[in-house]
Amino acid sequence: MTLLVVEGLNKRFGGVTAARDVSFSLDAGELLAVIGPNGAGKSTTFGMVGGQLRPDSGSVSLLGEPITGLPSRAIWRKGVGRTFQVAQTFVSMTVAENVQMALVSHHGRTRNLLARTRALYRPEALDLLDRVGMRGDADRPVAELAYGDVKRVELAIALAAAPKLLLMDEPTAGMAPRERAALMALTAGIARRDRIGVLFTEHDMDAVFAHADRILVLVRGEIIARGSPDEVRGNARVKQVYLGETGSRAALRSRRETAVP
Ligand SMILES: Nc1ncnc2c1ncn2[C@@H]1O[C@H](COP(=O)(O)OP(=O)(O)OP(=O)(O)O)[C@@H](O)[C@H]1O
Repeated sequence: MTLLVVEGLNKRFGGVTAARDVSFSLDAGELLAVIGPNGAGKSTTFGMVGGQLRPDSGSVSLLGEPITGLPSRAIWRKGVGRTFQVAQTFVSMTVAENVQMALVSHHGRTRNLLARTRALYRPEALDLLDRVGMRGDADRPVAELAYGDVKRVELAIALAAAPKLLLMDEPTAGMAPRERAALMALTAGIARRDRIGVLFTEHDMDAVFAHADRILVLVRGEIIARGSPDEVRGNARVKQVYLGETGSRAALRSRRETAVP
């Protein structure tokens, strides 16, 4: 089933073309990675899908319904969740309370009294925490958690809204390599089982090539390649303008590391 259809999105900021004729689609249960160098237009594309940015032209539809230019809250209500480069949680609250707040919000209740929130949706929150492997930490304040665990809680918060589509902006930013692999594997497992479409940006190519079903490569606002991880890895233009560059940076880094005693 086609979940998301993006057609001919364009966005300019003054003299800069941040997105030019960006078109793609995404199925339920599919993981689509958007990669590209800094300034390629990844965040701009996300913003236009999630409603943070209004496109100059083009359209976005979710399950056949146009959502182009709707405010982000309306798009969230239609089933588009989002996680951010820096995890968005309430650090003074416990893990469970953070997820309960998200459930309260999803069910359209006002987040008025914290005391009431503490009693609401606790079993549902514990179930969600179970799914991300954090049930044992339910009553710890988020402030005490390692960053990788905060990201798991953020995933549970996003799942509380029962999303059809998850937009994940660099989900593994700031994490150690082992934690990154674990978070991506967890996300991919949940998405495939629950038929949630995931659109994600990522600078960690290991995470992208291990978990994306398909990859879009953006350079200066334009899609220069698209396809399966193998197709994109073997694409000469991608190697030349992006992966080659990343590879040589990585090689430089490892040379520097060997040079330092
Ligand atoms: N609000 C804005 N005002 C002006 N220019 C912007 C704005 N947002 C983005 N741009 C420009 O649009 C281009 C695309 O930026 P965008 O943030 O979408 O790239 P990106 O691929 O997400 O980059 P990064 O990997 O660094 O996050 C860049 O040249 C950027 O400077």
